[in-house]
Amino acid sequence: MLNLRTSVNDKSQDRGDSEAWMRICRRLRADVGEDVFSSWFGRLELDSLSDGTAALSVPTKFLKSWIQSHYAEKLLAALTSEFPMVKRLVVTIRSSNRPPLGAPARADIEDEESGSNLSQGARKTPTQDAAASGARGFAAQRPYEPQTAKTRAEGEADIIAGSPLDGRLTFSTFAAGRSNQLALAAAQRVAAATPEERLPYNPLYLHASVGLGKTHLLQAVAHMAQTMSRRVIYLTAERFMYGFVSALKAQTAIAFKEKLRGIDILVIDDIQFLQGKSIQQEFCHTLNALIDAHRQIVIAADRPPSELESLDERVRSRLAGGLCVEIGGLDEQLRVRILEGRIAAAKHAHPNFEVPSAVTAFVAHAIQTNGRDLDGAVNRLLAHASLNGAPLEVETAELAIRDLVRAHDPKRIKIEDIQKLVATHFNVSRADILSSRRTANVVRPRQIAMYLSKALTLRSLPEIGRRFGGRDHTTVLHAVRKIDGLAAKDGALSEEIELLKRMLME
Ligand SMILES: Nc1ncnc2c1ncn2[C@@H]1O[C@H](COP(=O)(O)OP(=O)(O)OP(=O)(O)O)[C@@H](O)[C@H]1O
Repeated sequence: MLNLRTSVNDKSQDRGDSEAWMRICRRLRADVGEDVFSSWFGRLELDSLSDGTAALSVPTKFLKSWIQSHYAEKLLAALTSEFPMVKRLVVTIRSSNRPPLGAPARADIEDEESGSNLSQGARKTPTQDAAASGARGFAAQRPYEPQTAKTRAEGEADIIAGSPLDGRLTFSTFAAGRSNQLALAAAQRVAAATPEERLPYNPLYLHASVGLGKTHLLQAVAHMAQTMSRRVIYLTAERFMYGFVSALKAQTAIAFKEKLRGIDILVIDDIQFLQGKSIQQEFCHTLNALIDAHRQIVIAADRPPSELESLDERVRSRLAGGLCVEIGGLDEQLRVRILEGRIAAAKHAHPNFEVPSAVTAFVAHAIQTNGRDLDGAVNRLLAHASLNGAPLEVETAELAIRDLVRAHDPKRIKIEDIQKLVATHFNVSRADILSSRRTANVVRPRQIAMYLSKALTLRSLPEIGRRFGGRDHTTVLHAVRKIDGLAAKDGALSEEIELLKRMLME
């Protein structure tokens, strides 16, 4: 078995596999042409080879199905030219920021080929990554099976009509907060504009990191525009590429361009994935034609236009020429609102699903990343509630979302570390802190350690109590309130606590 993932320490093996993979890429590129290669194979990675199966991965579901349905045979042929034992291939969807494994780094391919930039600067953090993989998780992968001509034709007809809209992603289900109110207002304004209005928001360009509501807002624009009988097309950049390449192949490129230019609102998601020189050129022409005709364009990406390194300079400046709005992170209040919306929606299908406000507040405090993780948390609560049949409490919620929190907690602070640091700081022993001694020189450090445990970990009050020598949760609550009150009045104590927090978080 050749496992590229685990062969990273075996330099010679690794290099051999990487070079073979580069030759496969070169062969494919020569076979399908530069544009097609960079559109569909630029983000393909070879993960492992075992038992005659080559496991490859791409960052999106769309790329996976496109490669499987259109290029599986070519890909298999290219793979067997280097690895004759390969009989099957499996394409999976990987998280967008997973570091390349045994496969060559994108820069290597670029150097070798002196071709176009194949890399898609994935900017998602590991935290976000896990979120994306959770939401876009896929069922067990089946090795490639050739598609029938019929299913292919149906797929193509679909694409030209735009990407499907999700009926749940509307303005009414979008929770407003400080970080997204400008983006929301601009999106609503654009969606509600009459054809005669000349808004200075063209294109409207929204950017944010993963899971902060870009797609939600874009789909909400498309929904609302549709209800106002505007001609609107919502496409991901990949669907745009797919539509364009298919149209070129089928010699219907003119019809494709006309169709796009004849609409009122063009909504394009994930523009950072737009690849290929001629595709970008065509996209630029489409942008120009629509803007000149005062048709509205709405775009979303994971970064501002100036940072879309793989896009042609002309495209970037066109994109930056309208209104550019960043959607910031979700603050706790907004997270509560999003959760409440999700819980209310879940209750329609599961009327017995009750989430006490303390649980909602706990989840909003624990999950600080993005909307996708909040969705994941609500799903876990729902599963937990229906399996246990008992009402949800903070403690059960803590269990239910533990894996999500673990995946996203960059620095997990342990209660034990807090106890050790506080003991050293106040010149007492950790055993004193855990003991039942009630002298003032021990009581205050103990209360501070409990306070910090509540503030810096996701442990519930009973759990903290248990870890402080088996105390009751009311003792912990008393300590938290006491220190809160003292710190509010005593600047020196408040500074001391801040200092301890910083030391623990470093
Ligand atoms: N303000 C909000 N109100 C309600 N739901 C939200 C909000 N922000 C995000 N969400 C929800 O979070 C999830 C992820 O949001 P969305 O898919 O729009 O993120 P995105 O910014 O497009 O992320 P990506 O870059 O991964 O595509 C969705 O279910 C969305 O409905």
